[in-house]
Amino acid sequence: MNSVVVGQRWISHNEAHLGLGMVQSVEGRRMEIYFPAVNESRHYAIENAPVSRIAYQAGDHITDMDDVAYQVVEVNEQQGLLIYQCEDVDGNPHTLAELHLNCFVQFNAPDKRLLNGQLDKEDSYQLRYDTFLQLDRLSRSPVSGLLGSRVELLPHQLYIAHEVAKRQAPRVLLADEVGLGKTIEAGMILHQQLHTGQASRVLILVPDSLVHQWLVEMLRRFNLHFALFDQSRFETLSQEPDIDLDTGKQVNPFEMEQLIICSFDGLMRHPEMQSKLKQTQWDLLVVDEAHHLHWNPDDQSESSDKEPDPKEIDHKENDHKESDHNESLDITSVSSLPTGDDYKLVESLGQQAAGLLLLTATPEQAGIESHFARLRLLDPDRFHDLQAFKNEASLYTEHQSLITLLTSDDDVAVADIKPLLAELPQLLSEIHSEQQLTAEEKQTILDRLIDQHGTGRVLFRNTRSAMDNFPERQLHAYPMPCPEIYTPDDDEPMNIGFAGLTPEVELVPDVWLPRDPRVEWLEQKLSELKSEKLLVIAHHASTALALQQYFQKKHALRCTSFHEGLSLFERDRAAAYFADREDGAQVLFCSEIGSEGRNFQFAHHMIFFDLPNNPDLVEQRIGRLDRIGQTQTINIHVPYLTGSSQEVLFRFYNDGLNLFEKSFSAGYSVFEHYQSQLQLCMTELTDLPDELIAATQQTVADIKKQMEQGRDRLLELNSCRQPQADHLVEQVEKEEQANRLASYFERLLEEFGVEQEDHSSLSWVIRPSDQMKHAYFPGLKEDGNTVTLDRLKALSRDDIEFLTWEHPMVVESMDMMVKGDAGNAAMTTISVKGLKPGTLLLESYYTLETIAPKHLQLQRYLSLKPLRLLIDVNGKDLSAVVSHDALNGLSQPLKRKVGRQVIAQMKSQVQHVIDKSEKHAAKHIDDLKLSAKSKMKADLQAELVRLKELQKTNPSIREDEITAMEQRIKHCDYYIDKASLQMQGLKLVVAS
Ligand SMILES: Nc1ncnc2c1ncn2[C@@H]1O[C@H](COP(=O)(O)OP(=O)(O)OP(=O)(O)O)[C@@H](O)[C@H]1O
Repeated sequence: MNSVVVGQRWISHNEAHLGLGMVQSVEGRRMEIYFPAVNESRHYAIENAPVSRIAYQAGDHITDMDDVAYQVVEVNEQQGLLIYQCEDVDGNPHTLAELHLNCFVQFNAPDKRLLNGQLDKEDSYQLRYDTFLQLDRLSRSPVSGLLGSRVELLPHQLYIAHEVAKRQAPRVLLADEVGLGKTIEAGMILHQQLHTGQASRVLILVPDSLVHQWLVEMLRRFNLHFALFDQSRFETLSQEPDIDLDTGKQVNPFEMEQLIICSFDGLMRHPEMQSKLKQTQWDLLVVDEAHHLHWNPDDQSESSDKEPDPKEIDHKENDHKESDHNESLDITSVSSLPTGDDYKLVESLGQQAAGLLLLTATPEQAGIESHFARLRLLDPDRFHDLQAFKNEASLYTEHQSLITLLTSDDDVAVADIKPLLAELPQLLSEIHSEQQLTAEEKQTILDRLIDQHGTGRVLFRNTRSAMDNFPERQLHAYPMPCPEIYTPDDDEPMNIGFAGLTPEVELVPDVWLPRDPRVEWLEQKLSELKSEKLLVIAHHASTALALQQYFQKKHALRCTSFHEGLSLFERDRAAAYFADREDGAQVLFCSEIGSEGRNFQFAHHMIFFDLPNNPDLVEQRIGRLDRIGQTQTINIHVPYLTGSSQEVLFRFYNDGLNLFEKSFSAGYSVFEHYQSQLQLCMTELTDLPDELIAATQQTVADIKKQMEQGRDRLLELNSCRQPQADHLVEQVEKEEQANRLASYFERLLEEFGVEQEDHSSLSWVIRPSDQMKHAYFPGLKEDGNTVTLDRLKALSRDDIEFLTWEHPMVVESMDMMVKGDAGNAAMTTISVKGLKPGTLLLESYYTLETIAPKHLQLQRYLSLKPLRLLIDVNGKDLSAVVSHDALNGLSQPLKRKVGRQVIAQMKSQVQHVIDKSEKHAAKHIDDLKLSAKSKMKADLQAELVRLKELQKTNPSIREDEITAMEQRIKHCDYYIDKASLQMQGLKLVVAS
């Protein structure tokens, strides 16, 4: 490679869309190239960089920064930089340094290749043309970004993903009930945002115990390769840092990867990691299990950006661990806990990140304050006043009758609806009928109501009740006498209050294991259910561990344990051992941490060795089995000690809340309501009064009714509007086109010389071959890959890769096809009556191209559909007379050697017909730009108007969303104006 000098102009082979770059700095064996067209820089090792220097020669056409065109007359070099002596269109001389060349240029040159006789095979030519057609279809698809996930197509998930992902920098709370697929929804949103270029840097923060599961889900289901950042990786990167060539400073380790998963617990233990993280910028921040974030309205004034004091952290770290650990034991203190450092950290990172996704199945687990706290992270301007929020929340119940009417299948009289709109006069204008509302009017009013629903736009919550196909839950209760060990004569009784739920922790295992009747009962149950997998959950790690050791030793039971005392790796190993169907553990003994986020739906029996003192944790525990993918009735076994607080709480949960057999998401608020009476009975070991049970049942019934009709009904409608959701599933199925992808992909493999062997229907084994066109084919492994296009097969066979139009292998190879020059110049003969032998025709096709930042998604408006022309030597356009397919049918192959000879003889005629073709194409450019602009405006302007309209009544529309949309329209307009026609392929046709 010649010497690299600052100011030289280079292009990237892999990323042609970056335009013409400029060497920005050279340091040792590395260089930085800045690409002004997209305002991005890249660092390369000089030796093997996939870039080339651009040096024009006399005769070439070039343009300067202001788009003025010149022809090069002579080229000189000064200190490693090229100086072009050129002429403008009027023949005036100009000197243009390479530094001033236009950055908006691309380097596909089918005309040059054709004239030089570099002819491609007909198949390559057709494949290239078809690739443009496919890319055009995919980029305009309303479900673009949602095709590539290895998931069952579930309407509620697709609906949320589609709604959220189409937003610029989405900030939402994904709060579906336990096990309905929040991780999957988040993955779909990430995939869509990354695929369409809306986001490129993503940080996911998850509890320790879920790090591995997230890594695997992101990779397996969405082909997203996240890097795991734990303490040891952070420290290694900090010790061997990359140096920024510009500043000479160490590169922040969090800047070294684009997609990072980080253990939240680990992060909280490491002040330096936190401080480095706060210096980075993210397009999207995802926080799982966000209900752990504590916020106290009374310490709002504390600065979230304050650097943590390491001593304070050490101290608070213990608090944090404690509070997590004890959360369910001391629920009364949750709302009085100080705002957690974890909350402050998310607040600080969330302010810097453009988008924020918070995930929790139990948004109101610790009351409305903590729910508000999370909404506040999403949009602090909107959610700044807790009292106003509380008032607003109660307002929605007032629209119950209106919502009931609008969602009923019955006819609705205008006279009935108008009085209900008295408080919402702006919606009256939607009614045009005189007698009965039409179906459209009903829908429009409902839509507007939902749009204006304050939390509706930021909060998505699907519930089981709104879905079919969830398995039954069956409770098996086992009362047994409380043993004397828990009621010693000479000491305080251990069977009372919240402590009485787990009395065994006060004793050593050797004492309680042989005497606690739950253990003996468990022995029987395990032998009864020998052929079943069993998940046993105990609140404390010490209990889970003691049980595991006891059963392993005494019964040689195939079992393992999962608790906070294990390392991340050990926990994953335990979960995998339990999941193994053939040689795995029969029983997993799990502490409370196992009740969060993990997927154990392959088991159908679970044992509550004790009861948690928070009803949301009951739901969390059951949610390990009661989740998507569960195929059988879930058996919930609950042993409890009579004459202890366990009996009291069991009765409250079962008789009062009916918590075991039916999912009930508002359990915590009812629990909180009756907590003092309940606590009294648990402490004094008195029976729960029947009136209390009856009152609890009534409260539950009232809340359920309210949820069905009021606020939650709106929320539910917003979270999944059924007709649209079903339509999305249909659209994905339609766009998926596995058969079409199969035949297209086979041609692509052929083109790149990749070997393929049939595996089963719609599935192949593909391998590198000696005929490979390039050494590289995206994602191809040395010993081959087994791939399928069949979604069902992919869902049941983890070992097979699921290929879709959005799989990286397909996306990248299509990109290689259109960015390279393969197939862009061909020649053929036709023999048609009336066409004189020797007559020349030229088929050409163009696309409107501009070099613009990817996040603008201009491809949605600049159609990739080729503008096709068929021109004869007189410049007549025959494209309407002979279509591309018809021409194809008439074409006969021509030996390339012969083709080259013909072109050499007829070079000036060929040049002439190319020029004619260019002139014809140029006539279309204004129309194409106009159509691109009108498509863009119809889309974005309409969304802007909608946002502005909504903002008048819905304060959750943020001002920056509106500004961002206005900017986006302005930028799109600018880049469409910059667009030029790019010749993408030429086929010379000679009549014989
Ligand atoms: N569309 C889908 N296709 C196939 N499997 C799915 C789909 N959606 C969810 N699952 C599976 O269902 C289980 C639950 O999904 P997920 O973990 O996303 O739920 P969640 O709402 O995040 O659960 P939790 O509330 O426990 O955190 C997982 O095993 C997931 O892989």
